[in-house]
Amino acid sequence: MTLRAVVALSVSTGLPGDTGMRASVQGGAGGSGAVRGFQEIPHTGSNGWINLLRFWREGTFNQLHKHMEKTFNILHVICNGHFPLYPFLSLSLSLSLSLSLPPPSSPRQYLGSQSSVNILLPGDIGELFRSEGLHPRRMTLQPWATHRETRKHSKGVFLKSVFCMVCPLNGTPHVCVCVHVCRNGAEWRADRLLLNREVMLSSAVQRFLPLLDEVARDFCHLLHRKIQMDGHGENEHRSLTLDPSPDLFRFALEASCYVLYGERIGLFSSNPSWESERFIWAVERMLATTPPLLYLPPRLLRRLHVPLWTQHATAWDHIFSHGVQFHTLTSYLSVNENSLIERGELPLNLIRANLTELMAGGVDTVTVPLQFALFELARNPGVQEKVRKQVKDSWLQAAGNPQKALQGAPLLKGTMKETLRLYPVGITVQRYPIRDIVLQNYRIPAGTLVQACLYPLGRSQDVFQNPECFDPSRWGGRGSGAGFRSLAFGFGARQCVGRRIAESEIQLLLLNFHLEVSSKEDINTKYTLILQPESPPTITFTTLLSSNQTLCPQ
Ligand code: HEM
Repeated sequence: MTLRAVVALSVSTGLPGDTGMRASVQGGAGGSGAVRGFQEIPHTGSNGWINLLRFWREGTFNQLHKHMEKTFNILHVICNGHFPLYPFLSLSLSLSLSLSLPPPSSPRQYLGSQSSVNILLPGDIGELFRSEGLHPRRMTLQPWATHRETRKHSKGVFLKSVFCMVCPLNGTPHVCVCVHVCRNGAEWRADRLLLNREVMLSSAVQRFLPLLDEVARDFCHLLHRKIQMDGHGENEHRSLTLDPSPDLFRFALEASCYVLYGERIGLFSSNPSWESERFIWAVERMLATTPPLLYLPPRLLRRLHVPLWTQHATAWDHIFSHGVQFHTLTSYLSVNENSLIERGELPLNLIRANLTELMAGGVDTVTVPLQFALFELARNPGVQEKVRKQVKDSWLQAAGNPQKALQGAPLLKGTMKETLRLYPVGITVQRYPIRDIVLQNYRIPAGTLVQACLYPLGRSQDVFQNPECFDPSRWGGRGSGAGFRSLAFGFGARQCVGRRIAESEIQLLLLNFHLEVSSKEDINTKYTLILQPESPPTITFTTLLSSNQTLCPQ
């Protein structure tokens, strides 16, 4: 029986669907007791490093999708970071390459000290989410948590989680999971419900959409000015070819600050502040240094003053200090009339912690899908025109109301979903089921890290017709988003809390210019905790209308 449909080999992504493996789950998952008649997935296994190297050795590595390779390149990242165990790693690498090891026998896979079961079929993913419990948990980003502990900062909702998976007393995962989830989970839930009210509910969207619309218009004006100054062609249809990423970063940061702190920080001015530039640099550094630190004990690296850890901690320090500037100023979430502080519902240290996490989580995650979406629209001119027409009509009918305009343009939302299907920012969504579950005839014990692998899911022929085709209309029909196929923002109570902000930012920014690319070749990607283009795409922007108008009426 092939394991490939249910299992992938890395902690970060999975294999494309295996058409030979369509067996449905047999029998139900049976509470917390053992389920009989299914193959067991053991709790403990062989050394993670050896497993990792064994897969490599056996050529299984070659079957992995290219993004798996990026993940496996973690070894190189570590080495480039002058990690002091480099001699040890190269020794174990060469040792294991010269050993003949038996093929993997369990769907539980190891990467370093982490182990996971990786799945990709929507039915299995549904079963996973049905077992997530009231206080769903993701894998803890230990380096981030270590930074908070070292600096004595509080944790926001992203990091509020359980650390211990296996009970230190008797080694039973189930007991420990239940006890800890109840205590820590309740804290997460309370904070999360408050944040939902501020940024997820439709009343919140109504509040912040005009702010984002204002920033999107400023971005368009900035680009218009650039095109007028540096572009070529006739007045009404001037073009400029450029890498828009630096401006997209500024847009995402300016927009997040405006929504979260109620402040414009002037990033579109000719002289943006040095602090903001440093913040953008710090978020990138923090993301790039996180993956290798996930597989090594951050506390040890901190004690050894390893450069990788020092860079990581410095990057977080900058991110925190950026937030502090605003915490003293007016902030929508913190000191506004009907704010969390005024209502006395969340102490200041937790407001700070959450705002910092929201800021750190909200810049690259928006910039990257924008890069991919602009690229895909540019290389699919037919799609671009169809979506633009709908957006234009919708803005005309909405009479300046951005919420109505976005609602009237389903293809625009489809463009965003299609972009995230092909390029999910986070390539997996993780959960620790609170009860045993059975997937593809394997019993997976409660408390196992199970990852839904979004990258291969989005490109699987078993799940999507013509998956290689960029087709926003595939999301248009009734129920087309259902069935655990569109999961870029996660799912359920623990889904992305910045989702509504991100969706609005992305939709407001696309399609204000005619877009072209010189080559329709696929973009190479790299993995730095989020999936990014290896080198940012260069796009030709052409003005659509005379003057500074955008599609959205002024
Ligand atoms: C396209 C952009 C984005 C994508 C694809 C994305 C994706 C995700 C995913 C997959 C999760 C985990 C969800 C789960 O486990 O079910 C998550 C969590 C989170 N995201 Fe996002 N995100 C995006 C933008 C943002 C933005 C703009 C912010 C902040 C303004 C943000 C803040 C957060 C936070 C704080 C969490 C943790 C929530 C919790 O654990 O309760 N994200 N995001």
